[in-house]
Amino acid sequence: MTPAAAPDAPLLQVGAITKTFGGFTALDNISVDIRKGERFGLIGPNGSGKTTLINCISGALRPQTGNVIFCGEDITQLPPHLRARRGIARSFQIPRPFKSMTVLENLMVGLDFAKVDSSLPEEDVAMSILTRMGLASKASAPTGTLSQVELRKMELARAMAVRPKLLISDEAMAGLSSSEVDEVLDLLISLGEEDITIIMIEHIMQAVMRFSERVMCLDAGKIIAIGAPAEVMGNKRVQEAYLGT
Ligand SMILES: Nc1ncnc2c1ncn2[C@@H]1O[C@H](COP(=O)(O)OP(=O)(O)OP(=O)(O)O)[C@@H](O)[C@H]1O
Repeated sequence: MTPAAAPDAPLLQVGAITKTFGGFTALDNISVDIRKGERFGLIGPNGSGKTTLINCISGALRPQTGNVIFCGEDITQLPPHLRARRGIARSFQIPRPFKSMTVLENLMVGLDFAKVDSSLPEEDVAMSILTRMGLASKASAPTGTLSQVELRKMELARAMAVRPKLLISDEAMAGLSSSEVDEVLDLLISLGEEDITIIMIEHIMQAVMRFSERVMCLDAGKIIAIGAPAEVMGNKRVQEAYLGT
């Protein structure tokens, strides 16, 4: 049985994680707590360890030391699919739909994977997620016909199929126009209002600033700043390491 977390306990606790690849330290003793419903921005220069940290949270990688506690449960040793069933979902920068399937069919694959109990037929659940994401009119379209922004929304819809408590959005806005960035941001912010906790990795600073309640900046596997967005962007080390000023 999954232990219940204390009411005010953080949703996610990353405790002193270190991840090395051979002799290279990609994450060096990283600790951070993320509260339920928080919108959390993760930034840092290329190679700073953002994806490695997310991989340790979603289960694609296991850290050498440290632990990951989710809803009060130590999930450090759990494989990704069991973390997904506990409510950790991830959407990828490069959408990976099954191209020969329609948008609705793609989502139903996600629902099957999640094995979410529901009194409603799977197709109804899938349609309600598509409606939520503004994609209902595309339900029977083959995914190959979708625009970039529609593909990103579908990728988020697939992540939503596991009914996540924690959604990790990995550069969902890269390559979109500024009005499309705003559309995806609005969607992410509205999910946050439903108490879904979101970690957003993003290089588009205006999006990070608008989205995040807190921002953490990594550099060379270490946390160099964490706090309110304006505070982090104004931090001298962040400006030197990341913003190039
Ligand atoms: N499987 C691996 N084997 C060896 N080195 C790796 C592996 N995965 C990541 N690294 C290294 O760890 C460091 C951190 O990589 P990571 O992908 O986490 O950075 P990132 O901040 O996500 O970068 P980007 O913004 O470019 O995606 C990099 O130097 C990278 O080369």
